[in-house]
Amino acid sequence: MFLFHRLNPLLQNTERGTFRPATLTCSDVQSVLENLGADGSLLKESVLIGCSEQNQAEFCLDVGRLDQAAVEEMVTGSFVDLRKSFFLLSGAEAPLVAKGQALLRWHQTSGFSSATGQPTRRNQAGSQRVCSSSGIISYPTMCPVVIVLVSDGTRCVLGRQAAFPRGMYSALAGFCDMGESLEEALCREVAEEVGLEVLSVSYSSSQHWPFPHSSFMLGCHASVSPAHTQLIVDRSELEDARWFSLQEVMSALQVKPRRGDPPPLWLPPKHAIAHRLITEWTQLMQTVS
Ligand SMILES: NC(=O)c1ccc[n+]([C@@H]2O[C@H](COP(=O)([O-])OP(=O)(O)OC[C@H]3O[C@@H](n4cnc5c(N)ncnc54)[C@H](O)[C@@H]3O)[C@@H](O)[C@H]2O)c1
Ligand SMILES: [Mg+2]
Repeated sequence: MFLFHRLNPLLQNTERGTFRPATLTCSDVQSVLENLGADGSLLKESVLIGCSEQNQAEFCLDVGRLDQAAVEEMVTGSFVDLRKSFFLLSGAEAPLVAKGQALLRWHQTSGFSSATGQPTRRNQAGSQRVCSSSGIISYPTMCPVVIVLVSDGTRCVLGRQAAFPRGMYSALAGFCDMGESLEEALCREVAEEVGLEVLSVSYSSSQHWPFPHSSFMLGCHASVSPAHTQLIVDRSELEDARWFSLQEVMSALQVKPRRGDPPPLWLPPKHAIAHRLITEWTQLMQTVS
């Protein structure tokens, strides 16, 4: 079972100095609850998130009602902000932690039906909620977001929002509006955010992303004409956007996150689809050069 405290996952140090999410057995969690004088029924709030390769059911539980420091001491770990966790987790568990947090958040904010205003009850697995008065079933939702790496054939566009960690740049992204296709949303976002006209689009891959409230990221590559590359950056959305050379991007991919002064350019963590798009682009550029 993965534990969260107010939606922050519990991480533990490994012997190799890396981090992994703490995975506790059901009886481990039961004894934490007993030791802290908590009601054992809290366990019923756990949500099914998957099945391990050893065919073990995997659950997550938010223990936000317990004292954070007391739980951390009992299980020898720390509850870490999810964005920060993504820079610390190296293993394949990051998507599972993201899924767990997204489902827990959904339950915490879906206690009442938006149609009737009446309380909802969850099913046993935690995959849906039912309105107590109308029987209407609601399911967790994701917002479609297009994310695109724009290239002019030799360089790519990366942008940063003011809220990003210092020095970090990413691929351009934006929410799809109601009624838009993926391609329409992509062309609109690129035009709005950096003033470029997209000539062609190719789909890469997708991922669930827990921020800001569960996004379904649709990752694409796009090309623009090398004759029309002037950027007009929408400063209300982006603090900066620039063209970067293959060499600059390849060097940034080697940068490891660390404390202290950030390097001039660093990129989103490996689990982020932006990282995958950027890596794919460098591979493509190396094969054509
Ligand atoms: N996984 C990755 O690699 C990666 C990289 C970059 C961005 N992202 C995610 O993509 C998301 C969207 O990117 P963006 O912030 O540039 O989007 P954006 O360019 O559409 O701008 C965000 C604004 O869009 C509006 N908006 C429209 N529909 C919305 C909705 N359904 N939910 C929230 N806001 C909505 C809000 O006013 C919001 O401030 C971000 O929240 C970020 O978490 C993921
Ligand atoms: Mg955007």
